[in-house]
Amino acid sequence: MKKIVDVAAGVITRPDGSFLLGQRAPGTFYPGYWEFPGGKVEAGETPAQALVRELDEELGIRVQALNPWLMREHHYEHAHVRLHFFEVPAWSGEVNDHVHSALVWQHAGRLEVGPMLPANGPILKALRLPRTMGITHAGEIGVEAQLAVLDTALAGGLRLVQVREPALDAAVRESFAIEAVRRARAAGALAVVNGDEQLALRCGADGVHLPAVQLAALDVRPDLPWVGASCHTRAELERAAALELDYAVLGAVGETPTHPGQAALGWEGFARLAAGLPLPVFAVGGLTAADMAAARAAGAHGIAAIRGVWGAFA
Ligand SMILES: Nc1nc2c([nH]c(=O)n2[C@@H]2O[C@H](COP(=O)(O)OP(=O)(O)OP(=O)(O)O)[C@@H](O)[C@H]2O)c(=O)[nH]1
Repeated sequence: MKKIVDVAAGVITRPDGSFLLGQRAPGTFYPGYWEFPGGKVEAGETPAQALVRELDEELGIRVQALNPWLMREHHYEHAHVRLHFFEVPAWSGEVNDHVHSALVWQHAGRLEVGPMLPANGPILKALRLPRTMGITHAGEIGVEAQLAVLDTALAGGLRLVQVREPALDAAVRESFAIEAVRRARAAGALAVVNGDEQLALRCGADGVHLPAVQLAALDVRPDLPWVGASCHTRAELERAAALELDYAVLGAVGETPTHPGQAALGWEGFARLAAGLPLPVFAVGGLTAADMAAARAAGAHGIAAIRGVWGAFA
């Protein structure tokens, strides 16, 4: 058994969404491969403290804000690493590299450099996942009204849509899903369909979103490019991770009419349940776009909402 080495790595992000990668220098393991800046956690340090130190030593920058994001383990020939990924949206000082052969700013989904360190594939996929998920509720506001709201939000930049229509009858749900997915994809957004893998396939969606009961019943990941699940407990989150799903949605953070009477997690409860998972976790439950900063500080990838996000893209 190789010893576990804790490593802290930073997704240092500029306002245009680009993030910094460094190329490993000759004479290290995997020379020439690209990585997120960071390094080993030393005795007595938390991963967050290690990252602040490493980014100062490696890049000469001082971290001003840091959000926990994902944790992934990987077995290399030389070590078993546990990578603690943080997002670093704010720092001071000029980036001045001291250890890498090269540095580049890159955008998720259109990487111009390679290869990446083997552990980092899922990290890059997670970075392609937009931060705000709009969940449809045509069953409540009507099909035409929902399609109009969808069009406005897509025009305003919404890039992740979950079609969730438990109240519509099957034929109306089918035609609504086909139309919503078509419009989302035409705008370059990802579209997932709640609870029905076959419907997701029929309407050409990017993936399926599993309600918790379906997650509990599954043994293998559905064969679609994007698969996520609704979770309410640590056990459900761990199941989503074990099935190698692409994301989870955890709630309810606040009070929501969708689940009346359900005790709200609050941000502390959310942070505790979502900590140390290998997949991105959206916060859900009575949230609006104004909750994004609190969500990310609590370790969320972003927020999902039925009512609270559509208007933010109007
Ligand atoms: N910094 C960083 N390390 C990563 C990433 N992905 C990944 O698998 N790792 C692994 O985590 C470890 C990073 O530790 P490090 O950078 O301090 O260590 P190193 O290999 O340069 O060795 P050394 O510090 O002993 O000279 C390496 O085994 C590296 O392969 C990543 O994105 N960033």
